Amino acid sequence: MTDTRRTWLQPTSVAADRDASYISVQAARKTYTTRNGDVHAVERADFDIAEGDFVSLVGPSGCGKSTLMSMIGGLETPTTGRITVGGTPITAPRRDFGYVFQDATLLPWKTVFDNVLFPIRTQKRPVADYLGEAERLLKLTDLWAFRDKRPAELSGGMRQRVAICRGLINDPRLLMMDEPFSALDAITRDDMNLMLAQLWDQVHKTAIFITHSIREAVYLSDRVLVMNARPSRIVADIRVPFPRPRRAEMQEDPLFNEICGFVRDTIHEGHARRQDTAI
Ligand SMILES: Nc1ncnc2c1ncn2[C@@H]1O[C@H](COP(=O)(O)OP(=O)(O)OP(=O)(O)O)[C@@H](O)[C@H]1O
Repeated sequence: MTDTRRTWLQPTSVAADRDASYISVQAARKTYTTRNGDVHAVERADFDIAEGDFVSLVGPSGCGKSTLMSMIGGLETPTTGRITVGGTPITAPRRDFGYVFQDATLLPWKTVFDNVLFPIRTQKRPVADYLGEAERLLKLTDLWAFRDKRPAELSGGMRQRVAICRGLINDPRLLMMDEPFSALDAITRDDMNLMLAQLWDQVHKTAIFITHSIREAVYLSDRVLVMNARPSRIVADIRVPFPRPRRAEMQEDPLFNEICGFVRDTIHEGHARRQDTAI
């Protein structure tokens, strides 16, 4: 039965004391100046994220998802506005953030184990202190038997699992994942969703996740932020009302499908408006 009350749809509220929120994006805007004029990649973003939440960003291609995540991760600076994490303004990438991208970008000459430990070496931390954590993460992601393999000997899904372990090795306060599964086939992607949901039950990290798959976003997230293109803003904020641990059967639930349908319609409405404006 359709829940017309949509209690899972919330206003994109902000806390009274913005800096007290774990992540606080305060009127952040990003304009790129190009030879062909200004590109308003993010028109205005204003929201907070609580510690421990898994938050997905979805929206049409080019709506500014990666730019927004890059600003939170300190990889891009907002043109105006302010972003804080743990009360500290973000001005550069931080050692206590983890990053996972669409392409696993593993070092081909290093083993799985050494790839996972690579951030520890580059950050000049004592590797011996992290051997146990590398083992734990590789076991949680079913990669322990492959620890001595090189990336070329792994499947695409396995390489992304290594990249996720590498993103988690330094016990980051925040993990950012930009379309980590988009290059995988549908069956592998389903497996990766289950793996990531189970992993999250173990690691309990704050995460920001970008995907073009609405079902993936709703399945994995505590919260889904839907973005619109031009103006690039957040147009819906959904608190996914399913408990953890997440079960695969959740995807058969009518409420799950209703939320996915709402997200799809919201994205299409924004897209249609943009087409109208262009005419
Ligand atoms: N470095 C840059 N210089 C100029 N324009 C940029 C730059 N990075 C992104 N853009 C533009 O900003 C807009 C938002 O890009 P962004 O990559 O953030 O969108 P997205 O929603 O992540 O897209 P996709 O889903 O296709 O990955 C796009 O119009 C893009 O062309």
